[in-house]
Amino acid sequence: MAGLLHLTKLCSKNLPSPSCHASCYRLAKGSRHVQARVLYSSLASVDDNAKRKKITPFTPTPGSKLLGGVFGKKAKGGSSDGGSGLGKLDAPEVTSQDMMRAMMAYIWPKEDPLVRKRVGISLGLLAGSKLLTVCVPFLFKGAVDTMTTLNMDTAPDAVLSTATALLLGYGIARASAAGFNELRNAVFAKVAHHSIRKIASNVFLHLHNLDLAFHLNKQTGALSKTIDRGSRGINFVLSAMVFNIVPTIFELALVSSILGIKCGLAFAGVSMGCVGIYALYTLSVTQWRTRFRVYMNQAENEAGNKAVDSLINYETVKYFNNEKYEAGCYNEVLKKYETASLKTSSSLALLNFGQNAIFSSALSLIMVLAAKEIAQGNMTVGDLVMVNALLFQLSIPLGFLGSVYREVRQALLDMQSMFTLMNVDSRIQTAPNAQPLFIDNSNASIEFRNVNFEYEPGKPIFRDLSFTIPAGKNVAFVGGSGSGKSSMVRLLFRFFEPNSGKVLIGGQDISAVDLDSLRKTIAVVPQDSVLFHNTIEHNIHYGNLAKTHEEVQNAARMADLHDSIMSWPAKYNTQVGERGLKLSGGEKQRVAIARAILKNTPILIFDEATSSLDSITEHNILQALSRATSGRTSICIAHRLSTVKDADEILVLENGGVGERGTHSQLLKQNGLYARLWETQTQQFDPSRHTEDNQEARSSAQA
Ligand SMILES: N[C@@H](CCC(=O)N[C@@H](CS)C(=O)NCC(=O)O)C(=O)O
Repeated sequence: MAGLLHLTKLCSKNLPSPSCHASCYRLAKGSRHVQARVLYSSLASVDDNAKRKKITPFTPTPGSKLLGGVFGKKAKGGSSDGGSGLGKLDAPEVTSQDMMRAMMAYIWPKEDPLVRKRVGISLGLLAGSKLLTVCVPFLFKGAVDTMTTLNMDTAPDAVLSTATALLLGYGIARASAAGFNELRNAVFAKVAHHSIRKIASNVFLHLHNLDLAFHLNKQTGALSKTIDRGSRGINFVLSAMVFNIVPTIFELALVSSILGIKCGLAFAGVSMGCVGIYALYTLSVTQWRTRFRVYMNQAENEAGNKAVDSLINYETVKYFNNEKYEAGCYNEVLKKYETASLKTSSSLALLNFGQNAIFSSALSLIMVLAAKEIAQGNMTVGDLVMVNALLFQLSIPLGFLGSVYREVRQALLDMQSMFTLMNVDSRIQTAPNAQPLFIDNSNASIEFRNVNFEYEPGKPIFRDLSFTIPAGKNVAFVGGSGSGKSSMVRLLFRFFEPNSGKVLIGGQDISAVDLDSLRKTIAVVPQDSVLFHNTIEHNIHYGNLAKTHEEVQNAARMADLHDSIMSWPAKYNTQVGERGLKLSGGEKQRVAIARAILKNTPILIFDEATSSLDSITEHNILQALSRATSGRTSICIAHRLSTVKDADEILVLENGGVGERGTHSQLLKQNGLYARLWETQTQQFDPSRHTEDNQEARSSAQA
């Protein structure tokens, strides 16, 4: 359906001939496939990470390269973004040959004989359909010859029955060729879609395996576009090869051989020459006119964006009585589209006329040759009809040569962006021969030893930072914004690597242990919780998919969320909406806390975990947190000092290091930065500013 829409749009722009619909549809159908769409919704959560710069504990696993050995030997460095909007990727560029080899590995997989069998059958059906196609003119020739050479006066019945048989054969051959064709499409469809699914899921996993720095630097919109276009490109190239390019070359070879053998070398020479000139003309004109299509597409996008932006701002337009101005701006963009569209249409007319003129000239030349041969008695009228029909059939696929060439080139560019993305390596990986991190609640100490870290050169976040958190202690980190509180968590979770120094858990250097095992030992409640577009149950269960429904409910109870959930009509089956839109900030944060509780790890990190809660909920949550953290090593990052005053120890981050440390009362006595912050907050804190009206949030979302 989506393919059909794409086709309708494509063809309606230039009002092409009806035959265009069938062929274009074949190439376009299935191009916007499900996998890419599934990918988008999953990628939305990565987008949130990037935009909000928050920490989400996704767990990369090593390996799994889309093209494994195929792109294993890397090409020369440097890569363009191929118009994907991804910017320059830090990966070797992929060549067309690499891509062709990669696609071959998918459609002729050494390890999958069933796929190879399907490809073999498709090729057999292709050959069968083309052989039948070239039989059609022969049967037609036979019928014509029967009627022109046999004597209708002496044996009308014999003439009629022979001609009828030949003409029936003509119909059967045509229908069978079409049947073989469709059967080939059906058999090959599984191969194409299977390959696309494998590629799309490999790309998806690869994206999850890339490091946070990559995701923070890339827009998820551009990433998902690259994958969508890339997988559509694969579909297009495969379809074009199987349905258009290979069959046309095969048919051309057949027709030329038949003409050469049956009618003489001059006939074969004219037909081959005609196709050569036709192809040269088509490719050069297509290359020249592609720019008009690019302008047209740009103008179309611009017009769409302008219309959406203007209508979104409906109220503002009304406030300032600017309807006419808006319509004028829209009209300007439409004018650009109109100009580009006209150029596209007129250049298409020129292309079509030129192609037709070349073909018609060759056709009439061949007919003149045939007429001469008939006059000399070397050929029959049937032969002339046959030659005409053979060439005419060939002209149908050649009528789309330009479009196929243009789309294949674009598809190769799109594929290049996607395959280059697959060559990007994660900067954070498990070291070779790394051992799993073995810790439990009793030895989950955390140590930062002389850590230096900066995101950008010359802007240090940590300078020689050193501290130790003994196992089982609850330590709070406070400090002004930019003091590195969240960066400390990122280093601990190994989203980033320190420039120098070490981070140790249970005495083990985290850069030397298995990444998956490291992340399994830490649960994070991020500052800004983003939920999956699914039920509340699924969102809590996400913390540990192996747990039971009862355990999910217990975690919700501990996070002070269970009673709220039970008051909703669909209870645990309530859909939370896209990114948890239907939940208030406080509810989302409690989901994140429940998830972390369910993960049940020796180390717990709360990054401003109670920032969206009102003071009553915060009080309940703090009690829940103290239950959840008891006996575990926990880190609380807080802006509101009231939430951490009971911590075993408070570390004040300042100037890239630990400025002060001690308990709440010790720090107040020191009369330093902490005491000043405390004083400011206790004087200025206005709880009403933080109050959440959950009910209001939910009802407005429902409305
Ligand atoms: N004969 C031309 C045109 C074939 C054609 O009509 N293509 C369809 C798409 S399958 C079309 O709408 N083309 C618009 C265009 O090329 O601007 C060619 O070889 O490319």
